[in-house]
This record gives sequence, C-alpha cells and structure tokens, in this order.
Amino acid sequence: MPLVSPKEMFKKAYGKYAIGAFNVNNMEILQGVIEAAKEERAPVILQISAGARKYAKQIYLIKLIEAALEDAPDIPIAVHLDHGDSFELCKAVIDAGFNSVMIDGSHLPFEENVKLTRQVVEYAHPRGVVVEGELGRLVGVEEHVVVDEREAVFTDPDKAVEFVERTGVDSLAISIGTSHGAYKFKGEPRLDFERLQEIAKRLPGFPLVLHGASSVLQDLVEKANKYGAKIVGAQGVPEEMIRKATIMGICKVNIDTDLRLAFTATIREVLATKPEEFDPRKYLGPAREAIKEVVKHKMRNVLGCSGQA
Ligand SMILES: O=C(CO)COP(=O)(O)O
Ligand SMILES: O=C[C@H](O)COP(=O)(O)O
Ligand SMILES: [Zn+2]
Ligand SMILES: [Zn+2]
Repeated sequence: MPLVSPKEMFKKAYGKYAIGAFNVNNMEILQGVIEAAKEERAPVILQISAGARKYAKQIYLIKLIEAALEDAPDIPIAVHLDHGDSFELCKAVIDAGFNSVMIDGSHLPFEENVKLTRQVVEYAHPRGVVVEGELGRLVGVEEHVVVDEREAVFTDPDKAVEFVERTGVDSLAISIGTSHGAYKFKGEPRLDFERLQEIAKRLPGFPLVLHGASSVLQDLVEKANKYGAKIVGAQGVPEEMIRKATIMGICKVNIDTDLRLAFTATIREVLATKPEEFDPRKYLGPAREAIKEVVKHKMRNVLGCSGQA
C-alpha cells in the first residue's frame, strides 16, 4: 500500500479514536511499531524528528520505511516530520517523499507563526502533503502556577480558530498541560479538558494533536531502575486522560518517551542478567519485542485504533 494521508485517517477517527504517532530512530524501533500495527490491524503514523534525521541519516530511515510499506501492505501508514523548525527542513522532507509535516512555530510570536506555517502549507498542499501546526507552548506547568502563567502557555481557543483559518493547516497541536519527556508533572497530573472542549467546539471536526502524550509507564521505569537506571520522579499523562482526549477531538497522539523507556529497560535487563552476552541481536531483539508490546498496548487499550486499518 502506498502511504496514506493522515487527513484520511483523522476523518475516520474523529471523536471516536486516535492514531498513534510513534517516533522512529532505527530499524528495531520501526520494526517493533510495524509489527504492532500489523497484529492490531491499526493505522499508524511514523514520525521522524530533526534529531532522528541527524542520527540515522534521512535516507536510511526512508529506505527502512519503504521496506515497512512492502512488509505491511494492508496497513495504512503515514510518514510525518515531527517538530519541523524551518521552511527549508519541511521542504527537504516533502521533496524526499514524506506525506505529512509538522511546522512548529509555537515559540514564535503569533504573526510570525502564522506566516511561517502558511509558507509551509503553500508548499505542501499542491504536493499532496498535509501540515500540522502548533499553537501554545509545551512546557511543564506545575500545580501551583498562577492562572496568568497558564494562559500564557496554553492554547487560546480564539487564537486557535484564527490560526487555522489564516494558515490553512490540516491539524493543530495544542497545549493543554502535557510536555515532552519523562518528567511531566510535579504534583497531581492535570490536563485542561475544558480548554480542549472549547477548542474542539470552535473548530468542529477539525483534527487536534496531543504532543507529550507518553504515560511514563511505571513498570518500565521500575524495570529500568532495577537494572541500573536512575530515573527518579518521572511521571507521565495517565492513560485514562489520553483515552478521554481521543474522544474529544484529539486525533493524533505523539509517543516517544514510552518507547525509549521500553527499549532501554529491556536492553538493561538483558545486559544485567546475561553479562556473558555480547551479540547485539541478543539485546536489540528483545528491545524490539518490547517496542511491539508497548505499541500494541497503546493501540488497543489507550488510543482505540486497533482493528481500524
Ligand atoms: O510529543 C512527542 C513527540 O513529538 C513525544 O512526547 P513524549 O515525550 O511524551 O513521548
Ligand atoms: O518531541 C520530541 C520527540 O520526543 C523527539 O525527540 P528528539 O528531538 O530527541 O528526537
Ligand atoms: Zn512545540
Ligand atoms: Zn512533540
């Protein structure tokens, strides 16, 4: 199957379930994600960050993904640039065959974000590529933070409507309290569901995206720590909150940290329990299996996209 546009995936999913967007950095992670999608019969978005591109070289990732398309001909797959930070980067990956890009102008003043995002949309759309924009900043917001500070970083529903209208984006990443990485909350986890509801109400049927959506699964943290990691005070978004968001207009859920934890915890376990082992396949193989298991769990129990391929 050729690449499938996230736009089509989101149309089917809106209000019912979400598509998982999983960060891919090497062959084992990709194979773990693809095996999960095959076994769950779930559509999937493979996303590549600027960092992944630099680490693996874009051409290697593209060739691996071409292999995945042949290996999983019945599964809808999209290839997406995660956190594009310039027009040039977006153009480069569009020219290389990605069918979806994110331009992240969320750190820019509103007008500049609109201008940059619009520029990417104007290049992408005639080439059949869809664009995700971002409005609002993804920073850890602590419990005690005053309302003014929250307002400064969370997505303003009025601005979201204006941003979508003026840029022509196909989906929008919003800030409602999630953040990247393994340390998302100091106190009780809390997302601003009222804000999500308001944004979804003002942009009916329009696909919203949740970044920083890993749950920092505690069994993975414990396994990593048991075998020598020092991951202390890590906390993610509870899975029931992600599930709730998927029926409120969130169509794409970005997950990287949980994959990193699964991969690393498993490698640590093998190296610690089999110190005589030095064949990389003996620890990368189980790590790939761990990716598959965590992705299957997300698809089936959190995102609700199993069986939707
Ligand atoms: O948003 C992400 C990638 O864009 C990943 O978020 P996590 O760090 O929560 O996995
Ligand atoms: O949102 C960020 C993703 O987790 C990708 O991270 P990275 O830039 O380290 O590849
Ligand atoms: Zn951002
Ligand atoms: Zn992100």
